[in-house]
Amino acid sequence: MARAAARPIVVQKYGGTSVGSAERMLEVSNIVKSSLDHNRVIVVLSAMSSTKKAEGTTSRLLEAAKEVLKPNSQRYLDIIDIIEEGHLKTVENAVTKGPAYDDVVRDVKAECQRLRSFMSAAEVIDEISPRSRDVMISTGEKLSARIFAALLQSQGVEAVYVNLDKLVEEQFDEKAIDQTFYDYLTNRLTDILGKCTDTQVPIVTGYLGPVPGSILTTIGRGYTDLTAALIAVGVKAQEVQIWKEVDGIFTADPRKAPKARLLSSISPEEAAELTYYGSEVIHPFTMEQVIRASIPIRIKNAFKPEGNGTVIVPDGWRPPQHAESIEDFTPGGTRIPKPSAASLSTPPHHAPTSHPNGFAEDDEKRPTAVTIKDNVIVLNVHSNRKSVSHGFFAHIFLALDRYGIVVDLISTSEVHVSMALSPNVKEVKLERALIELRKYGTVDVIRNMAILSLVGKQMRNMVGIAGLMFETLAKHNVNIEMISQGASEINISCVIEEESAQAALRAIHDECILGEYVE
Ligand SMILES: Nc1ncnc2c1ncn2[C@@H]1O[C@H](COP(=O)(O)OP(=O)(O)O)[C@@H](O)[C@H]1O
Ligand SMILES: N[C@@H](CC(=O)OP(=O)(O)O)C(=O)O
Repeated sequence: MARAAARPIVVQKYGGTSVGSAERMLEVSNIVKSSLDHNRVIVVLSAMSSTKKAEGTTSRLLEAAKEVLKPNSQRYLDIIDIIEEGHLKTVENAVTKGPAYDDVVRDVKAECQRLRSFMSAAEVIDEISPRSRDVMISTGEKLSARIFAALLQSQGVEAVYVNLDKLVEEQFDEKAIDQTFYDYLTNRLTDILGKCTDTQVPIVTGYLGPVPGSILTTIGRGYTDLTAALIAVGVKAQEVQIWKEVDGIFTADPRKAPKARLLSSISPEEAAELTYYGSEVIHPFTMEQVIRASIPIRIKNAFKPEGNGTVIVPDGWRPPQHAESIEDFTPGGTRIPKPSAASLSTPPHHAPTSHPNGFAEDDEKRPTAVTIKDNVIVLNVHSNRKSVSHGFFAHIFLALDRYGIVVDLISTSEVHVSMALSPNVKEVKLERALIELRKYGTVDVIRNMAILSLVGKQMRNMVGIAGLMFETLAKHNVNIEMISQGASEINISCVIEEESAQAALRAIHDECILGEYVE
């Protein structure tokens, strides 16, 4: 037991598509089992998504929740039937027949029946509160984690299903969700996981309980990354691994920029900027939690486990004693030689090869990555000069706050303010906000815009990078509506028309990041 206790802990979070079918779950079980040779492993699961997230279980549950409130529609029951059928089919194809199989079939049916009763009750009272919607979506993670635990049990692994739906036991003010709340969650997770023995493998629901104000508004989709991060902090894990369907973080979205390169490592600040401005590879709240505890996050591809992935390395992070640098560090606790293709078959044992700051040595003078955020609306407000400037700004932001409108970028002069609004602004709320804003000046509304952001830690010290960025855009005839530099030293952003966004991304990527600049 003493030897087992010394094994470093790795928290592995698997996204919905990574566990979206029996075949996928079986492949993930191989990754987990090979990790157990060197680590204690805590698995965090998202709800199953057979193809993409938009068609996954969580999305179906949200659709069912909407159907509940439609008069004379029982379609929500059909959706639950489809969810139940899909999960039972996964059980049939993934779990070996025996006691674990029988138990999980019973539990899947019981969970779906609970959901039917819960939704029927909501139909009767004709109301779904944010909290009850949270309870509904929790079914997705409960089903996937329960099935995966059974699968491992049927293969002889001592897996334990851990349901976090009662994680939050105290009352918190939804307006004051801050670090105190996250520390509370971390402590609760430490208590719950502390009950598992060293030989057990906890299979944890990525749903982390009814969060004040609702998990979807307070944290948002993709919340399971945050659960994994909080667990990692609580159990002092050596690494958090986020297993997805992409090799890691690239210099640009690989679907949009064909020449995009995989980054072997990146700083949390850069990763946070990229996630916020459109490259949402991991949930933006994840970084802050693990940075505080100085735990690296590794993003890996569950479809190609042999890859090294991208490591988000906290500032000031020092490799554990056994490793002299990030190149030597692997969570297995042993120093391993540079991998050959054959040795890469044990997934968590890999050795990143580039510089820990995210740049290969000869790329130090280049930005790290470029990203695009679509569906942006720009508001230009010109003051009518009936109030002094501080009053002008105060009125503008109070009006936006009243309607829950989030501003992503801002650029100002004393009597003028341009704001790029975060996507998915509700039209009704925008209309109401505009009525108020027009009291303070004339307002232009420009739709179908995109934010283009060039991100890089080294940009703090780079002279001429903004010049190069805007010159490149000019050369490609991209019209710039608004520029913002300085709020974050590691990000230069501008707003452009959505229809030129892809071409602009490619041009900036190839010329400013890869250095393929031509006069
Ligand atoms: N810089 C980037 N590096 C890697 N992926 C990126 C980047 N920017 C955007 N993406 C996109 O983010 C997605 C994240 O992967 P995936 O796991 O498929 O998403 P989801 O969690 O939404 O199901 C990929 O499809 C990828 O195209
Ligand atoms: N299942 C949830 C939470 C989540 O984290 O998803 P994923 O791991 O697939 O990003 C969602 O669809 O939002």
